[in-house]
Amino acid sequence: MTATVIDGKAVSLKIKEQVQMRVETLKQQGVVPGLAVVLVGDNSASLTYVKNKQKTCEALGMRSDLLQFPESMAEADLLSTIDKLNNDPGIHGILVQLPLPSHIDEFSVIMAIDPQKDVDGFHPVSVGNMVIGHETLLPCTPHGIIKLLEHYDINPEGQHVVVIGRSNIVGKPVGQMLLQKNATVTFCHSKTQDLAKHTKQADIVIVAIGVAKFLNSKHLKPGAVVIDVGMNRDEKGKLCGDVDYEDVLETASFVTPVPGGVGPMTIAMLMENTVQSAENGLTKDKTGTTM
Ligand SMILES: Nc1nc(=O)c2c([nH]1)NC[C@@H]1CN(c3ccc(C(=O)N[C@@H](CCC(=O)O)C(=O)O)cc3)C=[N+]21
Ligand SMILES: [Mg+2]
Repeated sequence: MTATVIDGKAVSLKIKEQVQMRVETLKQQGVVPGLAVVLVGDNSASLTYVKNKQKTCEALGMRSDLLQFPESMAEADLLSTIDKLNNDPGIHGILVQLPLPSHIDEFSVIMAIDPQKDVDGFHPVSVGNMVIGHETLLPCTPHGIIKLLEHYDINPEGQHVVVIGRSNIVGKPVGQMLLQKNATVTFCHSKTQDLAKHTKQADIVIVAIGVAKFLNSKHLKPGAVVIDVGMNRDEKGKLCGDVDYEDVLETASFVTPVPGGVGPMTIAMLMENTVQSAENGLTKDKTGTTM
C-alpha cells in the first residue's frame, strides 16, 4: 500500500484563506496587521524566503515591511532597530531572518524582540509558555506540522513519536508540542546509539537534521507517518528533504514531500501568528489586560 502524500501546499492555502478572513475583520476595526522582516546581509536563500513572506503577507491584505541591512551591521544598531519595531503600533510581528552574521549574537537579538510580537516563537518567554502549555505565539514549523497531522486526522495521543534532530527552531519545540498533545516522545540526535532501534518503534517519525535523503524504509515500521522537515539540495541541485522519499513510499502510511510539505506550512503559520498578535493587541486595548 503506497503512502498517502501529505499536501502541505493545499493545507497552507486553507490556513491562508482563514487568515485572510481574520485580516478583513481586523480591518473593519481599523487594524491592519503588520509584519516586519529584518534581513542582515544579502544571503540569496534568505532573500528568496523573505520575498516569499512579503508576497504572501501582501496577498492576504497585511502590511509587510522589509528592513534590509548590510552584512557589516553592528549588533547595537540591530538591537535599536528592533526596539523601534517593538514600539511601532503598526507592527504586530517582528521576524529577524536567521542565520545572522557571526559577529551578531543571535540570542541577544531574539531576547530584544517583544514577546507579544515574537511571531517566530523563538523568544525564551514564548518557548517557556509553549513548554508549560500556556497561551503563546507558537513556532511556525512545529505548529505547521501539528496542523498537517490534524488535517489528515493523525491523532498523536498515545502514539510513539520519534523526533530526529534537536534544534531550537524545530526538533525541541515540535517534540514538546506533541508531548502537550499526549504523545510519547523520543528525542534522537547525533549522539543517539542505534537510531533504527528507536525509529522502528515509532508511529510518527519527524526528521529535521539537514542530511539529504538520510531516513529510509529500513528506519521504519510499516505504516509509520513520516514528516520531513529537511531542506537540502541533492546532487543535481534540486530541493530535497532528509527522507529518501521514493524509498519510504511503500512502507510509510503518510509522508510529506519536499518541496510542498512542511515548507509552505511554515509561511502559513507565520501569517497566522501575525494576525493572532494583531488580535491580541486589540483585546489588550479593549480590556487593558495582556493576553
Ligand atoms: N527568523 C527566521 N524564521 C524562519 O522561519 C526562517 C528563518 N529565520 N531562516 C530561514 C528559515 C527557512 N524558512 C523557510 C520557510 C519556508 C520555506 C518554503 O516555503 N519551502 C518550500 C520550497 C521553497 C523553494 O522552492 O525553495 C517548500 O518546502 O515547499 C523554506 C524555508 C524559514 N526560516
Ligand atoms: Mg550567528
